[in-house]
Amino acid sequence: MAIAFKSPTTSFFQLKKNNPETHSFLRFSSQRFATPARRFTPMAAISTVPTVGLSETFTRLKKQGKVAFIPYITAGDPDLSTTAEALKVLDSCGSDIIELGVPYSDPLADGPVIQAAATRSLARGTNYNAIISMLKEVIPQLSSPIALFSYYNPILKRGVEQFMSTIKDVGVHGLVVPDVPLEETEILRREASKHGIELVLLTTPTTPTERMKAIVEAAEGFVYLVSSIGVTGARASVSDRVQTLLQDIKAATTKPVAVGFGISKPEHVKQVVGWGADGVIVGSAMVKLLNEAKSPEEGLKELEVFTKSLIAALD
Ligand SMILES: O=P(O)(O)OC[C@@H](O)[C@@H](O)c1c[nH]c2ccccc12
Repeated sequence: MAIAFKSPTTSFFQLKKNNPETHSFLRFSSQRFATPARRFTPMAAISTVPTVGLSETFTRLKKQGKVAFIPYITAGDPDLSTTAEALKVLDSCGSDIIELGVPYSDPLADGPVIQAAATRSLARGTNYNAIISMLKEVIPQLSSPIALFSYYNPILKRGVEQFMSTIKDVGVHGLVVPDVPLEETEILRREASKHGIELVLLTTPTTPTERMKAIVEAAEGFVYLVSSIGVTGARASVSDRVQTLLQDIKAATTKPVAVGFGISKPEHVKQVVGWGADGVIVGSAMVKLLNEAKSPEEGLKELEVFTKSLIAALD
């Protein structure tokens, strides 16, 4: 059933009521992220170039006349060891920023693909502490900054300050929280900036202009332009309204603007780049591929090929 939901920093998403079964998976077991078969080796010692934040990444790309590629995957799907490997694959293929989703039982802004990924991840026992331990080990091996994606509830559960301090300690650079209205982002913004975390804010096609201006004014790292109303998920085409929306946002700010929602093919990437986006975000298509692969290893191989095909479309 679709319900109208007063969205975060934005206006309205058309949201699907989440499957109540997902709630039963909110079990915070103590399962560790590393499965014996695929334990990844501690490699902090071979740490690559120190990563810079989201805004600095966009500044560098702009100087090079490039657009940022920003993949999204859900942590713990199919398992945290594979997530760790997937982060490395996405990084080495040339992604510029990686958005990593913290699985949540009631992911209101997500379509079926990411909802199911979160459900599977929680059912496996993925929890916040295990995600943090995984990131602590993997981030030093990455050259692209991580933007953590989380609904507000898991953040509140930890305490906003504690949450920011922990993610900062493990090297996260940015944060995307889709379900906090602009008016209520004050605490998040204060704590994020205290810890040097860039808080990305979202605007949608139904966000009134004045509100969009307030959102872009407060956004850090980049402005997330949600390309269409509704929930996340691959779509046949990207609405050409995005072109006008991009122009409107760019008239209001010099901050970089990345477009997400429904982008799943090289053609979509080309289109959005042609309309002047500074970044392109692809989520559900990545998550689907990892889930449908015959094995995690196959999934990682397919992820590499797919990511390269999308990055090639940026030029
Ligand atoms: O899955 P898509 O349609 O490619 O959209 C990007 C998206 O996955 C990622 O940014 C995201 C995942 N869940 C969200 C919820 C709200 C806004 C954004 C997101």
